Amino acid sequence: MAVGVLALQGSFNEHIAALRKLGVKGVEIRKPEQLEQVGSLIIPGGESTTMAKLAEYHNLFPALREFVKLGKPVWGTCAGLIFLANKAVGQKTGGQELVGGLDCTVHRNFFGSQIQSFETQLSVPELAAKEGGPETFRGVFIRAPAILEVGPKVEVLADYPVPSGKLFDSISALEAPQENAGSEKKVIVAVKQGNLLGTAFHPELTADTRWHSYFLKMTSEVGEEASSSISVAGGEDTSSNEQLGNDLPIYQ
Ligand SMILES: NC(=O)CC[C@H](N)C(=O)O
Repeated sequence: MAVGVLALQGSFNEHIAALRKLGVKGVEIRKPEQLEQVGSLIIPGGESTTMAKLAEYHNLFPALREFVKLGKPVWGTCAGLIFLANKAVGQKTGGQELVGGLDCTVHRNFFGSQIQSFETQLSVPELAAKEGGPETFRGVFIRAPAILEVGPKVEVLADYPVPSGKLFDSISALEAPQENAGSEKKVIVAVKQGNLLGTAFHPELTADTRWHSYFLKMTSEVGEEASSSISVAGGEDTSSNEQLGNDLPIYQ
């Protein structure tokens, strides 16, 4: 069984390209019944309100929730992380439907608007311990969400120290701004809870495939069945993870 990639909107092609690099076939998912053909799922970044409307139109929410409940690995990146969160704040009027399952609260546009998008080197000790390579990962944040609160079962894999001059309205609205003035505040940007993985940034827009291979390991940890289900697509050399410059944009 291959890895499904929700292909309603957003960066699904880039995820499929990253999987291909690891020799794994990514299957585009647009209909509920297509979920039966895959053992795990990536929900890409994009625009979560639009993606939710499309998911509703295609009647995907019940099947997505069932997929999560069955314990199958699901990774949400950016808008996909919003989908997986139990609670989202900063939503458009009327809100949007969520798949849920990940015990956390996300702020949908925590870092501001599109022009406040940025890249930064994130400290990723857990990822480096499991996948090797550098202790940092290039985080591409595009009108990105952040995780404000997590439940006890959630493992924090990366956080981001928001520079003092960059305390956005979203953060000061939630916490007493005076207390934070001049100080650094950390927000969570990567988490794992059982079969669920969430990243606020876009690993599929870098050439560093360690998050993808981390997710594939989660898939194989789910059991024999899942591990034997990863289909190999005659992939490229995966040793590039060890090479310098592995965080370059994928199209270079
Ligand atoms: N790059 C992204 O996926 C951005 C997500 C965006 N903040 C949203 O609400 O959907």
